[in-house]
Amino acid sequence: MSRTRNSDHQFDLDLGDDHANPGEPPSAPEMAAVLTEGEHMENLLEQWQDAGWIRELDIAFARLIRELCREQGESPEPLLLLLAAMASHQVGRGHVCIDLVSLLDNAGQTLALPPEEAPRHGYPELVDTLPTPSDILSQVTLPDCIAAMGATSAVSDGLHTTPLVQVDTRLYLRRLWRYEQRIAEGIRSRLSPSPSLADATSPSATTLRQALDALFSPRNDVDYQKLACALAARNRFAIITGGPGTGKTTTVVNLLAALQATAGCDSSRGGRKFRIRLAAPTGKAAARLNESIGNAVNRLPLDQLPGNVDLADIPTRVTTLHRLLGSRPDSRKFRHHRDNPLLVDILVIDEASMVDVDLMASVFDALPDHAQLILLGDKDQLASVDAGAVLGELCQRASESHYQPATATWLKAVSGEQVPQTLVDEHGEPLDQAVAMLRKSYRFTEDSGIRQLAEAVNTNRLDQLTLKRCRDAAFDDVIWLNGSDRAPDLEATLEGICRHAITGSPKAFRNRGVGRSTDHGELAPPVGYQHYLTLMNHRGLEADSPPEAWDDLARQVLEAFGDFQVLCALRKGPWGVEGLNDRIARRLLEARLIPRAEGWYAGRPILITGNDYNLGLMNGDIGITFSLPGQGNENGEPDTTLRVAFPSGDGTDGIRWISPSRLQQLETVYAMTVHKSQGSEFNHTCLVLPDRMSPVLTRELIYTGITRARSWFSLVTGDPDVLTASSRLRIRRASGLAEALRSSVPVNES
Ligand SMILES: Nc1ncnc2c1ncn2[C@@H]1O[C@H](COP(=O)(O)OP(=O)(O)OP(=O)(O)O)[C@@H](O)[C@H]1O
Repeated sequence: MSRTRNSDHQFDLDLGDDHANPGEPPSAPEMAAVLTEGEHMENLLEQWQDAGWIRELDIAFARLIRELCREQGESPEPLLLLLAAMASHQVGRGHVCIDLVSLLDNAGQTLALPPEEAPRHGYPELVDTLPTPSDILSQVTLPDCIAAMGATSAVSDGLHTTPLVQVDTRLYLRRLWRYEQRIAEGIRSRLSPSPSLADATSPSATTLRQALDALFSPRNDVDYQKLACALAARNRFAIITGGPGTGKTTTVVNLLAALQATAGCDSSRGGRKFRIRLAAPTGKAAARLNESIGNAVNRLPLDQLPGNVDLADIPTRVTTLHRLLGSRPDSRKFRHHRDNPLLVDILVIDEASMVDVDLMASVFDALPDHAQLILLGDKDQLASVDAGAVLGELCQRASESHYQPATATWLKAVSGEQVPQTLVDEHGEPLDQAVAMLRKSYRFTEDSGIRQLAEAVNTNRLDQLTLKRCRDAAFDDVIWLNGSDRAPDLEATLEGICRHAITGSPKAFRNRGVGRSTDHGELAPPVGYQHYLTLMNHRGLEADSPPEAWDDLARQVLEAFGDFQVLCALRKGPWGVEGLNDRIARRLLEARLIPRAEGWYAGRPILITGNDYNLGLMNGDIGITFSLPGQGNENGEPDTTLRVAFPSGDGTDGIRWISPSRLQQLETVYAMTVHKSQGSEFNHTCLVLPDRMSPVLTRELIYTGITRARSWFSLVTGDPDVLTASSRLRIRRASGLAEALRSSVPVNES
């Protein structure tokens, strides 16, 4: 069988093409032979690839193992080849390793094979009869797997340089195992309280207490923000997690002010303040933190703090992690690493749930030993696109805290806050002592529908009453556009989404979306895309308007675009981003809001889908296309030229204008996947769920989709039951990070 090989893949050994009869569907091999004959196993893997179930990369990796074994005079067991291909397949699905227990327990679910979507290519007649991984693995036991791995020099416990690493019942690709090790080492070395603060009566701890008292007003209930500040100040590694609007940014700004106060009073530092850097995984997340951090810094009561803390001591510029680490075009290696560490004492990373193991390992490599790392994020959000779920894994026990009694005593002494007894655990683990969870939302009121719906999904308590309230528009801020329709018609529903995307359907909301107010004043009713397009089309600028006027307009239009966003669970098909982008563009054209619906045109919003270091654009950046006055044509007549406006991304409110022809990886973004929306927030979000289940539909996805909405949330479902069914499904990415950290670490030396 002939097959095109990807030239760029990682394990592209040309090991020969083992099949004849090009174009002929191979016959399904006998199941029993698959586990005894390596050739049959490879044949089966090939068929899985032909069916679109696994990647060429996965088979190439299994072949690499086969060749390495042969070089050592070993004949690898077919089961080993299967495990190698499956370990690689799992990395492609975001897992750091493959857990053999869950693999043997439920291979179909663990591997999501066969996939639920229709195969992309291959032989449909074969797919129906193809033995599945479950069929094969049902004949295998855990001792069989352990024996297959033990019988080869391709697998070790990591002490030898082998392509596969086995730790207990987990099997890793070596690269991924190393990332996890480097992260675990980086955290472990930072988990003991810093010497100057370990004793709650030390001068630094006393300054910290004074600073915290100045920063937080007394409250009647437990102030989890103050507790989080104290806890995070204590260690060189800390996590502050919390849902939307629980004050992660506010807390970290207070924390940085308190830490600068302790530095200012520390005679051993001669009053020298800490060098602090702020970073986020995407440009969009960095821009958002830039905005909120600037506001929070301006509210700091600096004159009441000890240690002469100045506004300049608290940074407000947020950079992307890639920029911070010094990414280089065409290289996975960063400029900053162990031998060229960052010049930093404290590093804060926001939206840490989006950071994969590879990038997190690079962060620890680039961090000088003395430096403190503070991760911020919402542990319940979707994990990173690439392998790992670092924040989620580290926050598994955050809800119950598990603070040791000594930690609780220290926290009481330094913050004045009493940790509730339910959160104290004498068996608390070292990592628990470094994780703080914020528990009160300041953005959403108790009766907010967005808050209630998000909480119900997150806690798996999505009851009939909440659903009914969404359907009846009984919440001020939530509508379920077609919630009463048990069997929505496909065409009608998709057209309904387009109409909604144009206007935002304010009339469908309670009181037409009028009369809601927040601390910052009255809320504007919900809008759709006509809002930014109208602003753009009635701009009132002339050909000779100065560049600043165009920058100003671009800023307003980009901000207005952020007032509404359609989010999809899927990429493909009518319910996916591709189908909806196309459909919405056509309807906007019919409404004369855009001049055309394909190619480049004024008003086209685009999403950058890959980092472009030459242009300084990052994956996730959003730009809007404008028609600008040109140089004039050859007859001297005025003409126009298309340019895409992007926020400058450097912490200022500048605008960059880029010619469409220079942009490489992008897509139109009337509709965006929930995955891509992480790190962003929109005033009004419309979440579109398809008419059937798919492996991507999970609780984390629904929760992330809902919590992207700041003020208004609308829901459209292809089948109403998909919402409840998805909310019941959790994804747990296989990883050994939490376990690696469970080994003995000194804590509570105080
Ligand atoms: N202790 C507090 N008292 C009153 N208001 C607060 C408090 N903490 C935060 N807020 C307000 O709540 C809002 C959200 O706070 P903040 O931006 O810090 O939360 P966040 O968790 O970082 O949000 P996001 O979900 O956007 O990441 C802001 O308007 C902030 O001023």
